[in-house]
Amino acid sequence: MAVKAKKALVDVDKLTKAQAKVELMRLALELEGHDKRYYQKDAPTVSDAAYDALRRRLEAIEAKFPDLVTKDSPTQTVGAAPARGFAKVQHAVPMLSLGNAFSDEDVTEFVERIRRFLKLDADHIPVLVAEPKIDGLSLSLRYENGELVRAATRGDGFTGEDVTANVRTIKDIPHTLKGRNVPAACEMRGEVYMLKKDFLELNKKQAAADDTIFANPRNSAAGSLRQKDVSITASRPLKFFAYTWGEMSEPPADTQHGMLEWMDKAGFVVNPLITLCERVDDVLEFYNKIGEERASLGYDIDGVVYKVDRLDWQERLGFVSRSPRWAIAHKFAAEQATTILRGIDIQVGRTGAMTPVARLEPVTVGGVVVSNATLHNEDYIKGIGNDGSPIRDGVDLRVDDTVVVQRAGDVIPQVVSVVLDKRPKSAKPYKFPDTCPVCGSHAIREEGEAVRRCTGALICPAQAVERLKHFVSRLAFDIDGLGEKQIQEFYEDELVMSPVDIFTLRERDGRSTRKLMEREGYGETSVRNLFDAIDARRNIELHRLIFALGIRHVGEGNAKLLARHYHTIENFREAMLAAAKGSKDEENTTEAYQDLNDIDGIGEIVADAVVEFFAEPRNVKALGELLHQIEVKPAEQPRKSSPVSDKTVVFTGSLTKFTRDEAKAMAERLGAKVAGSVSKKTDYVVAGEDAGSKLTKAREHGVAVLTEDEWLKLIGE
Ligand SMILES: NC(=O)c1ccc[n+]([C@@H]2O[C@H](COP(=O)([O-])OP(=O)(O)OC[C@H]3O[C@@H](n4cnc5c(N)ncnc54)[C@H](O)[C@@H]3O)[C@@H](O)[C@H]2O)c1
Ligand SMILES: [Zn+2]
Repeated sequence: MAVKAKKALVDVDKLTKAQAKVELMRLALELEGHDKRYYQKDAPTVSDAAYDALRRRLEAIEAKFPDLVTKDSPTQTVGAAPARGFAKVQHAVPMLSLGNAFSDEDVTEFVERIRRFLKLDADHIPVLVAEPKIDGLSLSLRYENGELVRAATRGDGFTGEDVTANVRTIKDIPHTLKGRNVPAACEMRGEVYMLKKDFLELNKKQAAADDTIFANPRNSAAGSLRQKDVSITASRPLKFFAYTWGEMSEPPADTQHGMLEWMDKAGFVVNPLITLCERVDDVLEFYNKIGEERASLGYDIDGVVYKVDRLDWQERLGFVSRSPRWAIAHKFAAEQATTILRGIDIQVGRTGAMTPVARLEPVTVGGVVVSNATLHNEDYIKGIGNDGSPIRDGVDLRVDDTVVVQRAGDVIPQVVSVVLDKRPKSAKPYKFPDTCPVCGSHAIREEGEAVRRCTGALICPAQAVERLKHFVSRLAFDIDGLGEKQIQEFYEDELVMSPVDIFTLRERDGRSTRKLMEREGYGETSVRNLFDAIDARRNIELHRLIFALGIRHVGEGNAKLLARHYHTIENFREAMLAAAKGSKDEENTTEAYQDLNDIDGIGEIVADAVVEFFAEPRNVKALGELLHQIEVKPAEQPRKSSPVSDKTVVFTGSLTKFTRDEAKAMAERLGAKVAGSVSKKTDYVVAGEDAGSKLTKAREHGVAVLTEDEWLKLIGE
């Protein structure tokens, strides 16, 4: 199972101390890089199995040379420090990791260790609670007098990231604890996760907007929770299972299973599969049963956690460095198989992105036949990431290679490694095409980007068809009877070449081509229904239209933000055309661009993509033609009647009554616009402590400056 490295590694037993020291340093550095990408960026570059193999080697070397173990070795630390951009939260009780068991013997040994430690006699077996190990990210929720006051990620175990506002959008998490038995201070802990079907759906949406694609449900849960824009988190289907706790002023039970029952009564979701086990055989049976059901659970689990049930025993057992002695994670083996890479195909997407796909000799991985696997991009094939870091230990992929395939998080098949010994002499490094396989246009890769794109936006059929498919997709125009299949056919017959053609189908019917009715699969009724369905969509919501345009990085969420901000299509179009005037300058200084960039939740990348779209005359022309055929409903405005509706507010300085995200969300709910910088359009500046240049600027412009309390009073809170 171990991933083969380029050079054979020296047996741990044969390492000299000097060699061990060097290798420990190298491994620590490599693991640290993986931890950063996994925990902070939610974008790992190696599989968990490859990561675990590196870790196990480091552990083996440390076991042989215990005096080489340093305080900051990966075996002594947890996770990674909080990422920049999040406020830090100190955990009252540290959040640790878990020791691992990979075999039945490891589990027996775990139980033996407990018995020896507690000096139990031979026939006295501690009762264990077996819990599915949910593959998400752990979260700590602090309740004071039953009210949720703070939520934080694990971070490095001691300090986590403040995600309070994000967490308030998760339905499974109660804002107030139920029942009479509520401790004054309690830190509830558990796992934030995403259902597999929701993950696939989200990735589809992300792909349609040419936005980040997540490797598995775990990364998408982490990436969705750890958002600076809370409205993005709110739009993601996150779920939560409670299973442990940190500080607990008056513990409501004295066993693990008792605590779980209390959590359920207090209003949390507790995993229904958790089982009390009296014998080692029972836990192993549970492990095997869950392993069989794994694929159909709906969410990913990567093992089973066994915990000593009696809390007084948990207390006595305590901790070793980064994990408790009273619990262990029994991991599932990764679902892997070996097969041959037969070829690499290039798919061209709606935005011209060229995605390589591996054509594999069909092979069964964990009960599912796999014949394709995504290869992500050019660098993934090369084995060297955009930032120069190695992928698969730096081994490239070649056609005819024997490769190890894995279903990551049970869902998307991935090529995790190459069996170099089996590489045929004739196998040549793969040369990524620099022209589009569909239209032959030049394909370029912009600096800092991983993706190579076809430049033939308007002449490239792959892009045109994909753009049209996107235009009629569910979150865009969503026209009954006009799906991907029909679009493909109509495009090939030159009936529909651009969006406006959809709306002139009826008047053009039979003019230069045969009537639709005469086409195979159509009759009088179905054609009438199609025309009616098209007509029904002549009146469209603004956010659907914006989404339908297929602008890079503009998914459903961003389309809604833009629609809400600009309210009507006229406003939006005018503002974007004004902003596009500055698009060729080194820095876009137009007021329209500043305003766009200041929308809460719209970053520079998105703003630039929108402006780029409007800077292309052919796009503007196509939109103009379309608007002759349709009517666009103004976006719904948030609550009108608040004292701050339509006012522009800037928050600055360090706020103590609420976080910056909460303040923004609150203001926007009341219909105010929240801007990032002070201008003459600003109505209020709400200043916390140490407010700097924005305060000075507010005074210059004569803008009203409020304290946090004055602001709360103004909005009537
Ligand atoms: N691919 C990479 O680059 C990369 C990088 C870093 C870590 N990883 C992966 O992350 C894992 C190691 O991370 P870790 O330190 O979080 O340890 P871990 O995932 O092995 O175990 C600890 C975690 O299990 C979770 N958990 C789920 N259900 C639980 C339950 N019922 N009770 C208790 N805990 C439960 C908690 O979040 C807890 O923090 C490994 O699987 C490793 O492969 C991968
Ligand atoms: Zn092309």
